[in-house]
Amino acid sequence: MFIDNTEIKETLQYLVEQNEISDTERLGCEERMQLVTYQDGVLEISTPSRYYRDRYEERYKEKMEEYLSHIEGKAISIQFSVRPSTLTESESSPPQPTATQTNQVKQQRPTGLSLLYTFETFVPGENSLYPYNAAIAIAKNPGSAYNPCLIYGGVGLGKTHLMQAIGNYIYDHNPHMNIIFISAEKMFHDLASHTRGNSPHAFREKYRNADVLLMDDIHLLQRKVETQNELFYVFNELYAQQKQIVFTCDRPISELQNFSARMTSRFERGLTVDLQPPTFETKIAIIKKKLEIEGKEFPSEVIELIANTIQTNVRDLEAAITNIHAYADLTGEKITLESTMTRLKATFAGSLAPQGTISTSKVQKIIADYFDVTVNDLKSKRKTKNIVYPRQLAMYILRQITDLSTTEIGLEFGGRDHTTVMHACQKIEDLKIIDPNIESTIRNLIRSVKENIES
Ligand SMILES: Nc1ncnc2c1ncn2[C@@H]1O[C@H](COP(=O)(O)OP(=O)(O)OP(=O)(O)O)[C@@H](O)[C@H]1O
Repeated sequence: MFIDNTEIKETLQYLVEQNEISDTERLGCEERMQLVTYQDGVLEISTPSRYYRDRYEERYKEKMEEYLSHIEGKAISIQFSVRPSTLTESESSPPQPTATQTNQVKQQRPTGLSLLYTFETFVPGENSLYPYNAAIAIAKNPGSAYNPCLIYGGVGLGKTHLMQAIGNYIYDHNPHMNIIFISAEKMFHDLASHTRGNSPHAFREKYRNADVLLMDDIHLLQRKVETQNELFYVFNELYAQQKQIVFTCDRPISELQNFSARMTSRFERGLTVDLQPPTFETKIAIIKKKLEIEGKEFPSEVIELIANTIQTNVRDLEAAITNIHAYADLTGEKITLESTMTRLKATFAGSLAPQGTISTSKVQKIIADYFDVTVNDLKSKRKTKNIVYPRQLAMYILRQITDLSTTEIGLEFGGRDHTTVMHACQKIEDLKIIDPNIESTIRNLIRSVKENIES
């Protein structure tokens, strides 16, 4: 009797037919499972990491054994193992789709969702539990749980991941649903090309037929009046039909500039959840999960050093892992505290714990850009609301993160008096009590400033 990878593929296909696994999971399994030996009714299948070994053992072992025993006419038992670490990085990492597979995946998932972004690969922490739970509730009951939903937060904190996890989950459980995942920027270009081709109706038709509209980075539509108008139309259509709508944004809706009020009021109808930077414990859990998924191992003190040092976001944690591992792999050096610190310094020179100086003009520029005003506006005497608030916030933030006195700060804002700065700081403190969103905006802005620190 002979069993090869073809039988394993057939078994996986059988599991799909039995609704034990989704077609997406099958693709992943096919990529990761490799037959090692088959002897005396025992089939050894290797996997890229302990994570996959345990996962497959728990989820698929029994059913696979059942099917194989049936077709072979005798009891077959499966042993999942982990491929030796002598394998190259690319072999032990989660599958990167090959050209053909990319095509396969694209055909099956025309929505552009990434298989890497699922609820299983997301590590919830106290910074993200609320959005995580909301996302699961939406995925389980699209259109009825929380609609629309806005996920906002700073860069690299998992907004896209959660949004895609919603899409993947819905796709896996309701493959007939028309899920559209699109970045706001792409939608803007899509509209432009439909307009050029004289087919704006086709644009509307495409989006209004969605059962689930997942739109990433809505803040990129600031100033894009035409796309906002079209989106407004699509939004109303979908909302009326109870189709699920999820948006991500890098800031609270109230802080979008040059965004139509009728559109923001629609957003405010639904659920708004925000992602905060992970705590030390969550960073540790995320690093461990990433290592497990990729079949890598770091000493625990190295994991702690990374979690302690990277203060920015999860994307940077991932970059740190990749960098440290690649360096050790390519040079043959051991991963130690010293080598890790050297790699971290080389990779994140500008964004590690602040060592350099914070320049007032940099802070002013970051805040002006965020609110879509100019630094000159901040320094001017203009008193319109859209300028006064960013100006007060800039003064407040400078007071928080520099040693500058209120007199020195006042001078940087067109020679204002120190009492104006004191008043601005008090005003922001008062607003923080009324509007809890302000706290997270301040945190995000301070993080941005620290990432741009001059050493
Ligand atoms: N809690 C988490 N658990 C596991 N991975 C995470 C988590 N949060 C973020 N990530 C990972 O960090 C990376 C960045 O996340 P993502 O792209 O979702 O960020 P984002 O908030 O959409 O950022 P941006 O605003 O820059 O688009 C992704 O690879 C994602 O998988």
